[in-house]
Amino acid sequence: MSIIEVRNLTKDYGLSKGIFNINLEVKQGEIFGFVGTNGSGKTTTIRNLMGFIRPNSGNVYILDQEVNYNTTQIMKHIGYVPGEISFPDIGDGDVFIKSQAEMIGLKNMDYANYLIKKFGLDTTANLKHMSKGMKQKTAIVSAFMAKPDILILDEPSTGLDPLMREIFVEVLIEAKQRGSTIFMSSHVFEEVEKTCDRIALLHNGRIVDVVDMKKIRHNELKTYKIGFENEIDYQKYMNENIYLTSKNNKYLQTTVDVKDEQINEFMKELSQYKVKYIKEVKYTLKKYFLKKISEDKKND
Ligand SMILES: Nc1ncnc2c1ncn2[C@@H]1O[C@H](COP(=O)(O)OP(=O)(O)OP(=O)(O)O)[C@@H](O)[C@H]1O
Repeated sequence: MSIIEVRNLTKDYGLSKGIFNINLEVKQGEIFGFVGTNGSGKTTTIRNLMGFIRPNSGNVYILDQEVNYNTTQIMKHIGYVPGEISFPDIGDGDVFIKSQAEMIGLKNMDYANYLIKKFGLDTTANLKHMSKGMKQKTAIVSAFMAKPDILILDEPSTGLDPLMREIFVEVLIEAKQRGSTIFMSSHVFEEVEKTCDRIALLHNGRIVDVVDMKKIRHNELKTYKIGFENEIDYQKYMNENIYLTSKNNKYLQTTVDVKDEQINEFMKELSQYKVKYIKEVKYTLKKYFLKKISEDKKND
């Protein structure tokens, strides 16, 4: 079942800025990543999902209801972390979290308190004087505390230090295990790589690709870096090898792409050379993304 469905969504700000003909579906229980360069349209898409802005054309459906017409009803199911956090001037973090709980009718604060403790959040600090990281933690606690069915998160780990990012990933995985559906934009490849089931790559307001993380994790093309003992073996391999993708004459080193089915043959051939080291270069989402962007640029 699709929890979020975006059909032909366009928000055109002029001068090629905005989002154009966005189509995507987020399934029940999925963590869906939304990755893109600065200004590629992540926040614009998320604001449309939340019904904060109206598109020029296209539709957003959440839980089978069109967002612009049923916003209040749908919002009861959503926990939201905005891209830019600005709190009302109502006192300290505790007052804010309690006011948010009251607004959504949350009585049991056990999970909120668990999150506050987990993030080491000092809720006695005045909202106005909170650091960026504290504000972010306060927003995360507010979005997650009611264990909502859907979480819409705009760059949720911005301002968190590496340790807190790890804790955030744990909280995200806990939400997925409870069955929440999560839509999350991010700049941090490692974070989406660790958590997401599928990822949409956004570039210049258009979706370039939607990739299943299984494809990245178990990519059938493996990349190896090989260093040779001496120049003779290095040069010989350079002349005879079919897998080469790059070379480094100074360090007698080459990089090769090998398909899973070629691996035995590749190792057999390599055993005829004096090899100093061989190591697998991990295939990452970042690499995949950069390749897709450069292909997209060529098509412009
Ligand atoms: N209200 C607006 N009026 C005009 N242009 C806008 C408006 N909001 C956003 N834009 C432009 O639309 C493009 C997409 O912006 P958006 O904030 O959605 O990108 P983003 O992917 O979230 O960027 P970042 O990663 O930097 O936060 C940008 O070029 C931005 O300048």
